[in-house]
Amino acid sequence: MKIYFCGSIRGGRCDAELYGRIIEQLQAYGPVLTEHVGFKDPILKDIEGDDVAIHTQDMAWLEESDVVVAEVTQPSLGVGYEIGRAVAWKKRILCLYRPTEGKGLSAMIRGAHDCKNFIVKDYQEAEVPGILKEFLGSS
Ligand SMILES: O=c1[nH]c(=O)n([C@H]2C[C@H](O)[C@@H](COP(=O)(O)O)O2)cc1CO
Repeated sequence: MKIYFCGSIRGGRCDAELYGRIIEQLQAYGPVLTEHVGFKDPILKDIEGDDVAIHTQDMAWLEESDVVVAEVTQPSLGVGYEIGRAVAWKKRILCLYRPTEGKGLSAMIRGAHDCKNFIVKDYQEAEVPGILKEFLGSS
């Protein structure tokens, strides 16, 4: 099962280490095509290329993927775009959101929850193994 992981890059890297820990768990289920999203910034810079090349490569990986897992707590235009494209390609999508006082998840994400192909989960990090098992164990 090929997994496309989405997480903020230019939208802000405050959750980068958390992405890395989620990606590590995802790799027990199959290859994560976008594991660079969890790399520390110096490594990320090395693989950053021209924006057209990044977009072309990521869209190819997204189309090729079987499921999409997105950490959506840190808002990111790129992640929102990837999720929209994944919906259009009828991918199964899991969006993970850590509720924070004074902030809220976009209705364009929370409102897309359909209990089947588009799942939005409010979570704390300790719950990640169980959530992934429930979502990916049934794929
Ligand atoms: O260098 C990059 N490499 C890359 O793969 N992306 C993709 C993967 C991430 O899930 C998403 C992050 O978008 P943004 O940079 O707008 O936060 O876009 C985004 C960038 C930079 O925009």
